[in-house]
Amino acid sequence: MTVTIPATGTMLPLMEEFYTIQGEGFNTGKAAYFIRLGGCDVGCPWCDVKESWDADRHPLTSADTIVANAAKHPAKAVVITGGEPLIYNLDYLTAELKRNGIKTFIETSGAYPISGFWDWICLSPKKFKAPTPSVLAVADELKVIVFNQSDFKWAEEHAALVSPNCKLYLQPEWSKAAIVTPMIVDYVMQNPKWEVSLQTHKYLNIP
Ligand SMILES: C[S@@+](CC[C@H](N)C(=O)[O-])C[C@H]1O[C@@H](n2cnc3c(N)ncnc32)[C@H](O)[C@@H]1O
Ligand SMILES: Nc1nc2[nH]cc(C(=O)O)c2c(=O)[nH]1
Ligand code: SF4
Ligand SMILES: [Mg+2]
Repeated sequence: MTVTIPATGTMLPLMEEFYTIQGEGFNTGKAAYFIRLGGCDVGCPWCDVKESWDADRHPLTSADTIVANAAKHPAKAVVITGGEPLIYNLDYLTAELKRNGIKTFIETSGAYPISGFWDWICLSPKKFKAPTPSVLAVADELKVIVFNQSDFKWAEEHAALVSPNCKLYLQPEWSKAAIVTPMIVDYVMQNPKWEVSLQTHKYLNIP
């Protein structure tokens, strides 16, 4: 059975929510409440959260409840991730978070147009479904996953599409980390506009 999700964004399929440390990118090391929405059709073969893909497997949850849960935690910052969170209209959820004094960060592939009100946008574009111009234009951080050598050229092509002040990160694909991390280290030393991003939560054994 396919569940109809209201276009207003007042109810969202919630896979999980957890309080942890941002493990990746510019905000690495900062405490935040993670909200993982279900549903993604981008289909990255190496996705580390494939359980998120089918939205119907995750309960429709009121955005007000999500905000109330987030507000209980000491760090007044949330990371909205998924799945692909921009499948949904995030205007209501993010407006309510901000009204409650909570900063809003997103992790997105950019495959759907931007919605919501954001303090930080991390765009991690994918070959499998191209990012939309609306997300490329507003990204604060471009985080390219490196699976093999060809991804460096692809990363440069996307760096040319974001704003000049967008931060640039290369992050090893987890299963290939032993091979690609040394390649990223060399690349960043030769091309210092890029920085290394690691999935530090996986080394710390935290969610
Ligand atoms: C699971 S995704 C969810 C958000 C959104 N769908 C996206 O891809 O940006 C969260 C972050 O994890 C990254 N990621 C997913 N699988 C990974 C893997 N196997 N190795 C490294 N990073 C991965 C994604 O590129 C993204 O930056
Ligand atoms: N600690 C931690 N940091 C993260 N940064 C991005 C994540 C994600 O899955 O979106 C993630 C995650 O799953 N855990
Ligand atoms: S876009 Fe994100 S959630 Fe979707 S398959 Fe790729 S890494 Fe996984
Ligand atoms: Mg993750």
